[in-house]
Amino acid sequence: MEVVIVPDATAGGGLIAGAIADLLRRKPDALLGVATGSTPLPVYRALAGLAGEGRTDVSRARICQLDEYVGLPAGHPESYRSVVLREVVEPLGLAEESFMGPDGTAEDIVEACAAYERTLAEAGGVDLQLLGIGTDGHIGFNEPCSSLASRTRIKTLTEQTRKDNARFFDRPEDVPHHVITQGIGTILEARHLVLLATGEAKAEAVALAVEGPLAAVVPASALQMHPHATVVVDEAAASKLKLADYFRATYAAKPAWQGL
Ligand SMILES: N[C@@H]1[C@@H](O)[C@H](O)[C@@H](COP(=O)(O)O)O[C@@H]1O
Repeated sequence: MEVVIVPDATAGGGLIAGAIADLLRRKPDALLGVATGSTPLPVYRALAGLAGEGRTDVSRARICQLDEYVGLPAGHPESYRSVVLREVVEPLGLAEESFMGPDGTAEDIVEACAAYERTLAEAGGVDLQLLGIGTDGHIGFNEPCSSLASRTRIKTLTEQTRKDNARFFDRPEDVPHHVITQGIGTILEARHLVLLATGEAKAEAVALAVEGPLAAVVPASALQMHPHATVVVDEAAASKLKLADYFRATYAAKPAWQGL
C-alpha cells in the first residue's frame, strides 16, 4: 500500500485526476469506479478541468457506481445514480450509456445485486476504483464486520453512517436504512484502488485502515490485501498515522515515471 500525504483536498483531487488521465492515455475506454460523498468531488472537478483544457480525452471512458441506496424513487436527487450522473457523467460530457450501476429500485434486490456483478464482469472489470472512507472505516457501504470476501449485496447502514449522510437529505429520518454495495471481495478485484480521505474526522479511520491489523471491523483495512492500493490523505486525515514521516519520505523519493 502506498500512502501519499498531500497539503489539502484540492491537491489530492489534482493528483488523482492526473492518475486517471494517465490511465485513460494507456486505456481510453478504462472502466472508472467512482465513489459518492463529499470527498471525491475535487477529483471530479479536476478531471473535468483537464478534459475541458484538452489535456485528457475522456470521451471513451466508462463509469461505474460503487453503491446505491435501496428504496429511493427513481430519479431522486440523492440516489447515487443521480449523484454520479450529476457530478461525474455530465461534467465529463459522457453519455448515460457509458455509465453502469446497481438498481436500488428493483423489486428483486438479490437479482439486482447479481445482475450488477455480471455487468461489471462483462465490462471487463474495474480498472481504477476511487474510494472514500466512512468515519467507521467503511468503504462503499460495507459497514464494520462486512465479510472481506463479500460480493455485491444488500446491507443495513449503521446509525453513525445514517447520521453522517443526513446532510444530503431534508430530514435525518429520510436517509434509507438499506443499500446495495459492491462487496469487499468485489472491490478488491479492481486493478487499482485509490482511497481519498480528507479532514480530521477521517484521521482515526485512516490510521486503523492503514496501520491497524487487517480486520473486518475496519472494512478499509482490506486495502492491505490489494497489490496496487494508493491511499491519498491530506494533513488532517494523516494526523494519526505513526508512519507519516516514512510515507512522506518515500513519496518524495519516488521516481516520477512510476505514477500513482
Ligand atoms: N457510500 C459512501 C462512501 O462511498 C463514502 O466514502 C462515504 C464517505 O463520504 P464523505 O466523503 O462525504 O465523507 O459516504 C458514503 O457512505
